[in-house]
Amino acid sequence: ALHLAKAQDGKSLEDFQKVYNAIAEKLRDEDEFDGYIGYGPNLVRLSWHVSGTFDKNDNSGGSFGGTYRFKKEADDPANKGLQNAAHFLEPIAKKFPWISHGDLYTLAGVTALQEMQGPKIPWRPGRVDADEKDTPENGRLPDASQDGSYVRHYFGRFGFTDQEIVALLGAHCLGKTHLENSGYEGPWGAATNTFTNEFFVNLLNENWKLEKNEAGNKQYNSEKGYMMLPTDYALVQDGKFRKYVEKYAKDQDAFFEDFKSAYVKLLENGIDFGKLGKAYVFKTLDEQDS
Ligand code: HEM
Ligand SMILES: Cc1nc2ccc(F)cn2c1N
Repeated sequence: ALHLAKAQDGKSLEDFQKVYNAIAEKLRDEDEFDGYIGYGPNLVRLSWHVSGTFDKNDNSGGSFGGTYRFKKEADDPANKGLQNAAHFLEPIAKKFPWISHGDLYTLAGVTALQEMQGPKIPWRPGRVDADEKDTPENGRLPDASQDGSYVRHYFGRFGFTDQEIVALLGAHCLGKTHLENSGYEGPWGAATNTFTNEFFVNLLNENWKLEKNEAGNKQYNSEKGYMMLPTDYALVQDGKFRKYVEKYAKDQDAFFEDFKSAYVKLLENGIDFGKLGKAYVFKTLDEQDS
């Protein structure tokens, strides 16, 4: 059965906006991380990785139980590099001990996306920390060396459509790959900390060459020094995916709208929020300055 979300006693929008603001202010303070990319992209990746373990067949994994806090999940080789995001969030968890880990990990991704000028992401609290025994086994996160049919099958486990898959992968406009984390090397040039539809524009406009990188892994490189994973490039090789790449390259608003919906579905997969009321939409720091 789905996990039942539980309201944190008496916490309301204002309380969660305080957590949002603490994360957002820390993002601004610690802007030098990873060559001045900052922690934003890393936090977004953490929010996806804690949700991407979900398996709709037995409703195991997913963001509900906050099991990333346990060694088995944090040490998954696929999570290499996310220690930075987890370390970034430790003081936030101490300052707001009432928030569950699942809510914190997902709220941090929402905060990072909005502070990087992405779309407003409606977010619902109510995830409840699970026991260590409920930690999903390693190996549930995707393999970057694969093709379009692999990507379609992989996301089929969550019940995502072709359109939702393409929209979600648009988050690869953010940050970069790091050889020591994943065996892929990203260029400094294209690493950004602003959420746009550039991933789709570059996929279609750059001249991509498949090359072996220093770790012996094949990746697509462009003359401008951009890179794409084989699973990224699969989106223009596969006709059904390509249609949505072209749509989002032309229409950033459509991308923002579809990304928002798919990202909420990713973060809430497997959770029954019942009648806990509607989602919160947080103000960005800039919107509160005035
Ligand atoms: C086929 C599915 C996917 C694959 C194979 C994949 C693979 C990867 C790899 C290999 C990296 C580089 C990690 C490193 O070396 O530090 C990466 C980074 C990243 N991924 Fe994905 N990813 C996928 C889907 C997603 C999704 C669905 C999201 C979010 C909605 C996402 C967000 C990110 C972000 C923001 C980064 C940059 C992290 C940083 O700069 O520290 N990815 N991904
Ligand atoms: C700019 C950029 N950011 C990413 C993140 C992950 C990935 F696989 C590729 N990326 C590219 N090209």
